[in-house]
Amino acid sequence: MSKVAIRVEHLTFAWPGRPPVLKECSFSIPTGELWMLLGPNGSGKSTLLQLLSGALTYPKPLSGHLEINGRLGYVFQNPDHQLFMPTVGADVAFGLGAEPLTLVEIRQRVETALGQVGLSHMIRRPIHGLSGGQKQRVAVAGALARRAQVLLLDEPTALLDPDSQADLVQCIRQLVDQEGITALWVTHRLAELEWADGAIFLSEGQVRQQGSAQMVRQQIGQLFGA
Ligand SMILES: Nc1ncnc2c1ncn2[C@@H]1O[C@H](COP(=O)(O)OP(=O)(O)OP(=O)(O)O)[C@@H](O)[C@H]1O
Repeated sequence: MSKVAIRVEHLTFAWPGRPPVLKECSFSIPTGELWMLLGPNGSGKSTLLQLLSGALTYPKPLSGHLEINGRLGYVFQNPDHQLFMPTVGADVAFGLGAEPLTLVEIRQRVETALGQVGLSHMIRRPIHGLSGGQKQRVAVAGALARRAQVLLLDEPTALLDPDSQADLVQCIRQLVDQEGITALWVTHRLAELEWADGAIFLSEGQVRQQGSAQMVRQQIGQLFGA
């Protein structure tokens, strides 16, 4: 795989009839790293993630270039918007329906993915009985089963209690370290930067800071006294 997993160059995007929400954004994320995307409400983080995911096809960016090297997986803020099947195993298998796999191969993919997120023992559990953090892990396992190499996570801990938050970020950290996954994680929580390799700070649609997570954290602290 390329050494850069995500590259954004001079990206400018506007919703119809509105001024640009992303202005000349440029950054790149190396393969096999966990990066955080931070910024105030309305700064354009979700718009950027939607563009990167390929889900936002209209309108087209006004200018600029996006590049993703590797198969994409997406994790929503609310896992209930992403998990549809009655049990953990069925849900992880759900996204494999379009692939030409035998039942044995599907089972292997599901078991491996659940092992990677530490949920092997829950394969038969009903989804509705899981905690928010466990549901997010199932969503991540679904992406891994589809062999995602680049994960986009849009505020995945926003609805989680503090223990589950820590749990999920550690799970992603482990996937990055052990499986070579690249992750771009949108957050409002500065504390989550502790787990990241790098960070991007977006404000009013512009990339104001980017670099090591520690450096960006210090700079945000100086700007906002956080
Ligand atoms: N589907 C849409 N149509 C029109 N405008 C939109 C749409 N989605 C977002 N916007 C506008 O784009 C701007 C950036 O929103 P966006 O959701 O990308 O910011 P954000 O940084 O993710 O905010 P938050 O932290 O509150 O989630 C806002 O002014 C928002 O109202």
